[in-house]
Amino acid sequence: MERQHILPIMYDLAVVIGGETSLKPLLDRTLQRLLYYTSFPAGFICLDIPDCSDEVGEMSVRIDAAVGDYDLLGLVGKEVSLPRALLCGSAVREADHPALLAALPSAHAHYKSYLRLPIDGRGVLILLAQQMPETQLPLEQMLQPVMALLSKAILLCRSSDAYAKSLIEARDHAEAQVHQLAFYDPLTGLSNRRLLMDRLKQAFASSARSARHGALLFLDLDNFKTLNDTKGHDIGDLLLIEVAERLKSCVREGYTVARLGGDEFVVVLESLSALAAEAAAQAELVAEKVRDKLNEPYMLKEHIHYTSPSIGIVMFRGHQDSLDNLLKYADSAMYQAKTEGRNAIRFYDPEMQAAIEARADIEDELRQALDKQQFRLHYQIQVDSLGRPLGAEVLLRWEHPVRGLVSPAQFIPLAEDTGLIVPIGLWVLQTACAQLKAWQQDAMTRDLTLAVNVSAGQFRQPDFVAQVQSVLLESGAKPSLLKLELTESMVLKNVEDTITKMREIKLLGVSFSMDDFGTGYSSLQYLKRLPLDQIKIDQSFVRDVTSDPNDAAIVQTIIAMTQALGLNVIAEGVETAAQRDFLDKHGCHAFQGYLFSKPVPLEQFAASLR
Ligand SMILES: Nc1nc2c(ncn2[C@@H]2O[C@H](COP(=O)(O)O[C@H]3[C@@H](O)[C@H](n4cnc5c(=O)[nH]c(N)nc54)O[C@@H]3COP(=O)(O)O)[C@@H](O)[C@H]2O)c(=O)[nH]1
Repeated sequence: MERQHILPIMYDLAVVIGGETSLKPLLDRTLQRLLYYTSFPAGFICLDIPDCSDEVGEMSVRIDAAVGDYDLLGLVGKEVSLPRALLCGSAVREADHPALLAALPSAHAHYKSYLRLPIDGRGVLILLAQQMPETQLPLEQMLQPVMALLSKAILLCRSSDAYAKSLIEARDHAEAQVHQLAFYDPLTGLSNRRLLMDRLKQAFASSARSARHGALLFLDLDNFKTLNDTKGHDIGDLLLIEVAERLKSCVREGYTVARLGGDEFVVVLESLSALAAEAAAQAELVAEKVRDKLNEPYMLKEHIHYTSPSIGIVMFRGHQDSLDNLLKYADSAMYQAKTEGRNAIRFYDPEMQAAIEARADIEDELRQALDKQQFRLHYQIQVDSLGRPLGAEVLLRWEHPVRGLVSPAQFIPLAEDTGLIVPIGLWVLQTACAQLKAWQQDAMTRDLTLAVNVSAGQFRQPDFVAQVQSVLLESGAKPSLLKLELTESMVLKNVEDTITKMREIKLLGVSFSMDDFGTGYSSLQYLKRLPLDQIKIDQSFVRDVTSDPNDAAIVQTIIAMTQALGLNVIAEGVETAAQRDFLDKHGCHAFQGYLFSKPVPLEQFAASLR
């Protein structure tokens, strides 16, 4: 280093130091530049030296940067024990101190000379050489301002590194959150559908390789909706969280447990036996464990709650079927478990699948039937002992463009399950009332009554009374000519609510008939409290009333009971004159059945009156 070069060198060092924003490159590049300008071959930097007041003995320091010596480079970031006399004190150039430098954990034990430059209270920079490089310059004093600048730069770089670190941490955190949201259910922390599909793909591949079976368990909680509706969604959420925990506890670590949404969960079992029967038994065992675990009571805030799962199982081996199909099969098996009494476990069966798909098709078409005006009402006459018309029961028919006339026995249960019975039932009521109004104009029809079947789902609508009232008002039908038919089973489900609603409707002037009487479990206790007008003897008792003494006795008892309660009685399913005569003789003077007419379209019914 020549005297005339000092200023450009100082300038260059200042540029290097001022140009760095991160600690590691700052230390490395400063060291490199100093070695270059001073002709020392190697050097290192230790920051944050603990206590440098004393120069006796050794101290433990960390090597923060090293250049020019492979052994020293290997020590970067590590703690080493070095003589205090080497590290502490003011800037100094020492030419012959092999003992001090021998303490350096370096293979180059031949270093004898060093230049020590304290970094303004922040640490020390030591340059090493075998022999002191030639120079007339006072390096210690000359480099003092450079070290002061380096000290400040270290401070700045440290805070810049801390900031960069916090940015990286924030980005990592955000990425982790995005990953969590993309693949996990936020409520339970279980895998979501996306991750489930991915895991299933892997399970298929591993099953194909190992020839072992796997199983997919599809679970749905029984009556979860009721809990949500009655206790609120936060309590429902607590149940789902607890169910997720219990599911995880039932399966081996690493098995996939997923929530598809709502109260639907999936468990994937892998590496079951290669023998189909044995694998199915293993899957069933896990399903039973899951069912038992989920049957245990739940403490949801201060509520004790019980629930049960319906579980569908589908087995797989390799890639026999698509993922979507597999899920569909497991879902249909679960559905089967549900319809067979809940808290049950069912394996997938292809025949069952076909039935479910057919049902789904009908459901789609049923949804459109109202809009497409495919419903019709048929009228089945009700007569007295002399065969005079009293009125009719309206019976719904679905005129399907391809299937033909579909029986209500086929579609009413489906309409009830899907809730479609509410709009369909309203249409029946509106059409029947419009007909009553139309009959008002004609002396022959003005006193005829119309009986309309009401389903449980329809009757349980909170605004059912208002619906009846507005249909009557809109149609202008006489309420006394409208008779609503309820069944025993629906009436007895919630007796108090039923009685209240029936009373309100009776106040409108409408009457009630109890359909299918004798097939349910009506107790006399309830029967006498219900504001009924009529009881309809079920056709199953009428069928053999003349040949089966038991049916004859039942029918006589029902008639006697209606007389005791002051109710009307009508018999349905009357097909023969003998049945009619028996009923008439024992006090039942109103009849409905094929003996008089089958249910027929309106025009035919009107014609039969003439
Ligand atoms: N909620 C509603 N339910 C309805 C409505 N329309 C019909 N239904 C219910 O569907 C079930 C099947 O009805 P359907 O096929 O019309 O059968 C009725 C009659 O055709 C049949 N019947 C009448 N007389 C005889 C007879 O002499 N023999 C014989 N074998 N069958 C006969 O009985 C059915 C009448 O049933 P009921 O209602 O119990 O009086 C049926 O449960 C209907 O209730 C609707 O609009 N809404």
